[in-house]
Amino acid sequence: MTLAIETVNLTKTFGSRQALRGVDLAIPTGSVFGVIGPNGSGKSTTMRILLDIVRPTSGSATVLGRSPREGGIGLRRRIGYLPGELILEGRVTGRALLTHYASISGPVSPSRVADLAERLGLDLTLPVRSLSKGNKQKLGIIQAFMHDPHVLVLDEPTSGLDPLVQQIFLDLVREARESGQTVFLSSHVLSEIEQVADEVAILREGRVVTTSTVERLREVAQRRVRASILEATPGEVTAHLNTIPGLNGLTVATAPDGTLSLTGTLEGEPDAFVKALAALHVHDVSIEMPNLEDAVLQLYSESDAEIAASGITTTPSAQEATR
Ligand SMILES: Nc1ncnc2c1ncn2[C@@H]1O[C@H](COP(=O)(O)OP(=O)(O)OP(=O)(O)O)[C@@H](O)[C@H]1O
Repeated sequence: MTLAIETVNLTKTFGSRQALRGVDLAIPTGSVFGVIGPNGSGKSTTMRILLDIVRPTSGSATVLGRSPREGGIGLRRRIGYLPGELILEGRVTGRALLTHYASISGPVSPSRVADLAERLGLDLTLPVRSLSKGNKQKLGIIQAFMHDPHVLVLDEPTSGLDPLVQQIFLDLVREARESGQTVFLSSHVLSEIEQVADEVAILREGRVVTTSTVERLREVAQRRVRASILEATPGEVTAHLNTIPGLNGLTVATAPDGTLSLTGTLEGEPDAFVKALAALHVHDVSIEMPNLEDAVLQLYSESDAEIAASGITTTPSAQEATR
């Protein structure tokens, strides 16, 4: 497995503020890798180091096997970058600005720009300063994708985009992966990137606390379950369901209409729960989608021992942090 991006024990100090305290990342070529974390956790700083906008205090970073510091314009052209705080002002049109960016990024096919603008729904003839926040973000996305770079580094790419455009953006990310490009993207919420990311790193206070596949997060995530049961007593239902693996916080109460109302949370796949329910008279049932956001929040607060028990990889630096 080749790595498109690698950081080893990356630290960055701004004055007395330690923005990064030893970040280790290994991002396989051709994958979509998400980094999530609260405000100030170090996501943008990590990305800026990859672009050589910021230089690390210690540790190392490589993009496509090169140090960002030494890669120069050759490396920069192979990276598409969407900054977190996109400042686009001026009288020039979107098209003129993209032409300017293309003079830096290298050759861009005009049809590629037209296609991206059409898909995202952006009018390139308008002056940049007149664009709304979301439309500026679309322009930022186009300039990152337009030269089909080997690596895309996208800092909070979905910020300001409406849900429909978010989906189009996610399609672009999927297409990039299909064509072998590597995508590194950040968000402060998992829901924006869980649909496309293969792997997710959780950053907290300048450290990667966990790295996990989205699949694994789904497995440890809880689903809320509810059912309405007829022709049984609370005692019978409780006894029947009590031994279901992964079913937690089971409560069975008699509703005003006499039916039994069952609620709980379910970890892992719902197979055993559904099969056990089948033996009862089920008037109604709902099993929600796994709540990955809660799974992440749980990982934020869990001790490393608990995370290790869950099977999710905890990085050595995070383990050291708790010693
Ligand atoms: N140029 C700078 N000068 C001083 N401090 C900085 C600078 N850049 C970042 N920091 C500090 O480093 C820490 C990490 O910031 P960073 O922007 O990397 O976090 P982030 O996870 O991207 O946050 P957000 O989600 O708010 O964008 C913060 O405490 C921030 O204030």
